[in-house]
Amino acid sequence: MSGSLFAPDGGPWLERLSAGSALLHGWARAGDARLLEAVEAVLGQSPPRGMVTPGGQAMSVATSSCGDWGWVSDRRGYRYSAVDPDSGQPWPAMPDPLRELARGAAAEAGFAGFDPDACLINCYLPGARMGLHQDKDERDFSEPIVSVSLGLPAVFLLGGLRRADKAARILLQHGDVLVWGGPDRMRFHGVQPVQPGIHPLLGGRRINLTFRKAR
Ligand SMILES: O=C(O)CCC(=O)C(=O)O
Ligand SMILES: [Fe+2]
Repeated sequence: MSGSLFAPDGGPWLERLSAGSALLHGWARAGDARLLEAVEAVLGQSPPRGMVTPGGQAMSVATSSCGDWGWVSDRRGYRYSAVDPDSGQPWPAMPDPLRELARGAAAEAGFAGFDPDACLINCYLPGARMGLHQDKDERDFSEPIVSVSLGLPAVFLLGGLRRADKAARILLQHGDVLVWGGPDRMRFHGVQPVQPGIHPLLGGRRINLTFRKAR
């Protein structure tokens, strides 16, 4: 799909940001209650927890995962793990509504056939942020990243392939899905501190679901 599609009725629409990046505005809004229910069930089994970076810094975002692989960080490094280190049990299965959303959004953005095996769940309270980084712990960089935003809005920084490249500031609102892959797969990105607020469905939180093909 080229250019941008605007929905005349205020429904979801695709904004093409560049060759490998698309913002699907409001894409996850219609099914948000069902989606959130599935996410809360996962978080009930594997509660969000603060992790530390390999350098020993506490992350301000609390994280959990579902699917075959979960992303973890500790003093030993960043990696994917088949078990939740807190419980010693496998991560909760990826709920169908999450998998279907990720697959559909990827296809709409030009990445048909995306079949994620990992969903990282990032939980932000006001003040939480994520520094500029690349997603590079996955095996196959030809697979895109599908990132779903729920709850409080956030300013996403979408940089270039070098850390020093100027980053675009993109407002991510409840139900927005950002997809990047192909030539954009290794773009640096981050999230500015979430501002306080109350979202009707999520209250004073932002939840981000990052779908990836880890292995
Ligand atoms: O919260 C976001 O929107 C981005 C999360 C992210 O970049 C990551 O988990 O690697
Ligand atoms: Fe990331």
